[in-house]
This record gives sequence, structure tokens and C-alpha cells, in this order.
Amino acid sequence: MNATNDIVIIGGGIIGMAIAVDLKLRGASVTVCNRNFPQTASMAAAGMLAPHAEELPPGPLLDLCLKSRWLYPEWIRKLQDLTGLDLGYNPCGILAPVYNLPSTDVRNNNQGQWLDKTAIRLYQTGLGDDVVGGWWYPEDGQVDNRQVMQALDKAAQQLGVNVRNGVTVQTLQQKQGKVTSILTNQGELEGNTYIIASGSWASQILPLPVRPVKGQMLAVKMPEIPNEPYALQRVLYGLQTYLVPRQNGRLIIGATSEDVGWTPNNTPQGIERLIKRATRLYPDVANWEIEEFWWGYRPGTPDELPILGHYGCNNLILATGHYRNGILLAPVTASLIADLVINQNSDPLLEPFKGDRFHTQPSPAPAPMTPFNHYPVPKAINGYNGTSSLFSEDELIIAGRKFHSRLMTGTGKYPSIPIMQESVAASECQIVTVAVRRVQTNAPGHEGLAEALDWGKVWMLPNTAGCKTAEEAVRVARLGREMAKLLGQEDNNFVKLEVIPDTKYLLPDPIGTLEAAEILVKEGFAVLPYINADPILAKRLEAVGCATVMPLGSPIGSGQGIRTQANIEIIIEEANIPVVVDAGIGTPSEASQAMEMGADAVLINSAIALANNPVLMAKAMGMATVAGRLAYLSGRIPVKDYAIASSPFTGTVV
Ligand SMILES: Cc1cc2nc3c(=O)[nH]c(=O)nc-3n(C[C@H](O)[C@H](O)[C@H](O)COP(=O)(O)OP(=O)(O)OC[C@H]3O[C@@H](n4cnc5c(N)ncnc54)[C@H](O)[C@@H]3O)c2cc1C
Ligand SMILES: CC(=O)[C@@H](O)[C@H](O)COP(=O)(O)O
Repeated sequence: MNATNDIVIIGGGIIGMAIAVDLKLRGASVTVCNRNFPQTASMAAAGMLAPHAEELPPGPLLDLCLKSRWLYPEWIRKLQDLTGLDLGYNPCGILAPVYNLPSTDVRNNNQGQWLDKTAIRLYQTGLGDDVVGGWWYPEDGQVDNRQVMQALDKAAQQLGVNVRNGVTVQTLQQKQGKVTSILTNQGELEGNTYIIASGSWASQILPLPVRPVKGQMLAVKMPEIPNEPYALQRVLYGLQTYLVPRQNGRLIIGATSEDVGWTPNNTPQGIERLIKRATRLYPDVANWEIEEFWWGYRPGTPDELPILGHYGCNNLILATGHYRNGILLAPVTASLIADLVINQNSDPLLEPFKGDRFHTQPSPAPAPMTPFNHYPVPKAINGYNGTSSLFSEDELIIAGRKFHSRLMTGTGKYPSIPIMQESVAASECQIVTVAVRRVQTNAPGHEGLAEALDWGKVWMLPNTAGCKTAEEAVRVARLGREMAKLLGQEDNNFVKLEVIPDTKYLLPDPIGTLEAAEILVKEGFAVLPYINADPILAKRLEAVGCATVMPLGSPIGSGQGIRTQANIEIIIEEANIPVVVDAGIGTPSEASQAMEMGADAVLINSAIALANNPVLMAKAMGMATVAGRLAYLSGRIPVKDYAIASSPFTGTVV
């Protein structure tokens, strides 16, 4: 690929392709990398252009949708002219029947025209008996999204867009605030500007809170009656269902909305729900021939707004998270993003959709030793300094980076973010591990967590918690690296590698861990693998280039202490890299025990976060780690079978 002029778009759904065509028409050189995956939202959608029927509240999203609906006729004309294809654009209006009469207040504030029980049946015969009236939205409509996709593909081909199907982008390479290239399953590609338009999968490339929201769909065939139009001519938008009649007699019935992650496929329950709701709305549907079932993933975001515009690097642009309205939003997205790339013009319409809205300002690091209101730390121990001059030369070195503290902590399970901040400060740890997957999806208890610490003061150790396979862990590790960069740690290549298929004991998969470690080391990561206390595995991981090994004391969160002492001792004896005892530590004495055994560091999460007083426990763990290390460096006395008096027998008074 020509490194001097290319715009590289990642994702070939309606958003990526619409941007590609727009840019190409403005004279740019464009490459689209598109993985082959059939269940894209753009192919699954119903194609409604429905800002009003969706009842979007007044605000930036409604403004954006209205602008796009306004752009639609011209956009369609352009694509039709380019390709000669019919795109099924039909500004047919949308009828939204209801089963309960709305209050006068609701009626006065709705964008639609209210139709009573009789009037609505003049617009559409055959409605279910439960329908008591409804709204008429004359400016909404529909398009055949599959035909749009076909037209975009054809237009792109004719215009000379370099569409590379079957190319999966794995990671972005960044240097000094710029994306320098992308790594794909078919090698490295370079460009000048990179646009992420990978829908629900955007969070696999960057740490963005985009999640899949599964929608199941079904299509039936409206019966043909000679010389009569099909029974449905306009979209019916009912309660949790819609019927979208195409001009060729196909009736699209949608859609479920399921927060089930990447769970695939149609299910009997999903289809049953669709049929039930559709037949309540329009009973005749029950007798029509089924043509197809399908499903897809809507790219959802926490605030249900798309993510548009520059992000992190000045040559990186996002166009994702279009959730329920991406078909509608394609023309406006393409136009605004093309303006941004070609003219460097950021339209004010884009402002509310910037990706950094999910990053709260990094809060100032909690002042060390400041007692938290509810968890006072006794004054008597506040004078303790974990980086005591007594052993200030004693540094923990991991992948060339030096740390004074030998305690690593986690961020999960705390009662609140302030208590987590306070605990991290009280522990005086310098390495804090963060679960990339949970932070990136804003999982409960992890909202705003990554931004809550001052990463200028503590070193982030992104971890791959939640990954069951090597492949997942590699992907999440790459995301973690991006996350660290975006949070200001440009040179952070650390990853705590966890490959854990077992949910009961959370024991790591040794083979998967080794496989993932090999890949990640080759990609330049400093890999800190979480392992069972297996000396042979520890040596194998060292041999492939891991930065540490992290044997478990006992299962994560169990607080059972160090049950694997004998094996950890062998690991320590044999290792030429730091050994970090991770997981299961329940008390400060156990932290100290690990350090006295000669471990280079300990990682403790649950015992601190779940203590009655996490801040105080964090302090205790910090002190215990120091105490254990000092004891190890001092050299303990040998264990004897019999007592040896403390004072000599010679010269004693008889
Ligand atoms: C059931 C359902 C009904 C819907 N109905 C409507 C509707 O009526 N009206 C409306 O406006 N919107 C509707 N939507 C929403 C709309 O479909 C989406 O918002 C829109 O299609 C998003 O387009 P996209 O291009 O961002 O994502 P997608 O269409 O999902 O495309 C993303 C593309 O990126 C590719 N990709 C992902 N990761 C990578 C990678 N690492 N490397 C290379 N390529 C990658 C994927 O393979 C895919 O081709 C519906 C969605 C669903 C699921
Ligand atoms: C946060 C983290 O990395 C944990 O998975 C780790 O293994 C610590 O275990 P405990 O919670 O038992 O301290």
C-alpha cells in the first residue's frame, strides 16, 4: 500500500462503505479492510428511516438523524446514478399504532399526528383489535438496506476504492501520537489516515465501550392478489416490533433487542416473541409464508449515541456505535467524516459524539496517607514510608522498568471508586492491574475506573481477565496496550496474561497461556503470565521471553493463602525473571510469607478490596510486603529442634 496518501477504513458495513464512496468521490485514495462476517448490522437491519417513530428525544442525536433523513433522497439518487441499481428507497411514512391511549400531555409533545381508533384504520386496514389509535409520521420511511449494501459495493468498485475483503484488522500500531500502521491477518498496512468503522467489533481494536446488541429478525411473504397492492404499504411501528413492507411483497418483522454479548443465532424464544408481537399488531401475518430468519449485532454504546470524530491520535477517526439508527445515519456520517478528513473541518454537529466523552478527566491522585472519611487510618502508622531509605536501593525490575514497591494491587471488587483510590494510595503500590474487558465495556463496578487513577503516578498493568482462550487473550492484550496509551502511558507494553477457561476455580489454562505468551512476546509485549504454581511451565514461559511469572498461591479471591508453597519455592529457585505470587493471599502475614520465601513481588486484590476497611488493609498489605522483603534480605535464622538460650551459660551466677 502506498504510504503517502491512503485513507484506510476498517470495516465494510454501511458506515465504512458510505464513507469510502464519499471520500473517493472527493478524489481521495481509499482502502477498505473488511473481515468476512455475515451477521453485520448493515445486512441484518430493517432499513427504517425513523427518527420520529423511534421517538428520539430532542437533542444532538435527533438533530443528526433529521439531517441524515433530509440528505437521504439525494444520497440515494447519487448511488442509483453511479450503479444503476434500485435501492428500495421509499419515503412511505410510518404508522405507529398503540395499545393504550396516551395522555394529552404526551399527545401534545409528540412529533406525529395523532389518529384515533377509527382514523388509524383508514390509514391501514386489518390492524389488531387491541390497537386503540396511533401516530402518523409522514416524513419517516424506509430503504432496502441489503440493496444499499450492494450498491455501495458496486459504486466502490466502479470508483476504484481498494476493497480488501477477508482482511481482519488485529491492531493499530502507534508512535508519538500517530497511528503508523495496522496489523492484519494478511500482514501490515500503512496509510495516512485511519478510520474505524467496524461496528460492534470496534471494541476489539480500541478500548471503546461499544457492545453488540443482538437483534433477531424474520421475513414473511405478503400474499399476491392480482391487480391489488400488497396488504401493507407503509411501515407499522408497534410495541417492541415493527413490520416493514418491501415493494416486492417481502415483509420484514423485527426485532428483538438482546444484551447477550456475542451469543449467536436465532432462537425459538426470539422468533416466538417476534411472531406474537407481530400478530397482535397485524393478525393476518400469522398465515403468511415464512421466507427467512436472521440476526445481527447492533453496535450499542452506553449513552446510545454514535462515536464520531478524531480519537487519541490526530490521524485516527472513529465512525462507530450507530446502534439502532446506522442505516438512517449513513449519509450524514459519510458526509461529516469525509469533510473532517479532506477539509479538516469538524462540523459542530460532531461535537457531542466524540469518543473522549467516555473518558472523565483523570482525577488527581488521592494524596497518599490521607485518611478516607469512613475508613480512618490510625495516625500512628502514617509515618511509615514504604520506600524507606533503609533499602531504597532494593528495586523490583520488570522488563527494564524499576519499581520501589513490591506490592501490586487490583481495581475490582471495591465498594466504591473513592475507596479504591484511597486504598491504592495507602498501599503505596506502584503497579495496578486493570481488567481491560470490564473497563472497556463499563461493566458494573468498573464505570470510569480506568480514569479514576492518576496514571502519571502508578504503572498500569492491563490484564486479560475474562479470556478463556489464547486467541481472546491476545486480542484483549492488544486492546489493553491501546488503553494504556490513550490514558497517557505511551510506552506501556505490559500485560498480565490470564487465560482462564474454568469458572469454578478460576485456574489458568497452561497450554493456552503458553501459546498466547509466545504470540504476545513476539509482538513486543512485556508479558506477566498468571499461572498455576508449575515449575516446568514457569521455565517454559521464561524461555519464550516472558517478563515475569505469576504463580498462584491459591484460587483467585479464595483468601486461602499460600497453598502452593513447595512449588513456588522451586519456581523462585529456578527463575531468572521476577516471580510474583498472585492470587489467594488473604492476610498481611501471607503477603509477608510470600516475600520471606523470596518472591520478588505479590499481587493482591480481593483481600484488600473486600476487607471491612480496605484502606487500612491496603496499608497493612503494603507494610507486610515491605516487612517480608526486609526479612528475606536479612536472612532468617535456621530452624532448630531444641531451644537455644538467648544469653550464654558461661559466667552466670550460681
Ligand atoms: C436487527 C437490526 C435491525 C436494525 N434496524 C435498523 C433500522 O431499521 N434502521 C436503522 O437506521 N438502523 C437499523 N439497525 C442498526 C444499523 O443496522 C447499524 O447501526 C448499522 O448497520 C451499523 O453499521 P456499521 O457499518 O457501523 O456496522 P456493521 O454493519 O456491523 O459493519 C461493520 C463491519 O466491520 C467489519 N469488521 C469488524 N471488525 C473488523 C476488523 N477487525 N477488521 C476488518 N473488518 C472488521 C465487519 O465484518 C463488518 O463488515 C438495525 C440493526 C440490527 C442488528
Ligand atoms: C485482579 C487480579 O489480577 C486478580 O485476578 C488476582 O489474581 C488477584 O487475586 P486475589 O483477588 O485473590 O488477590
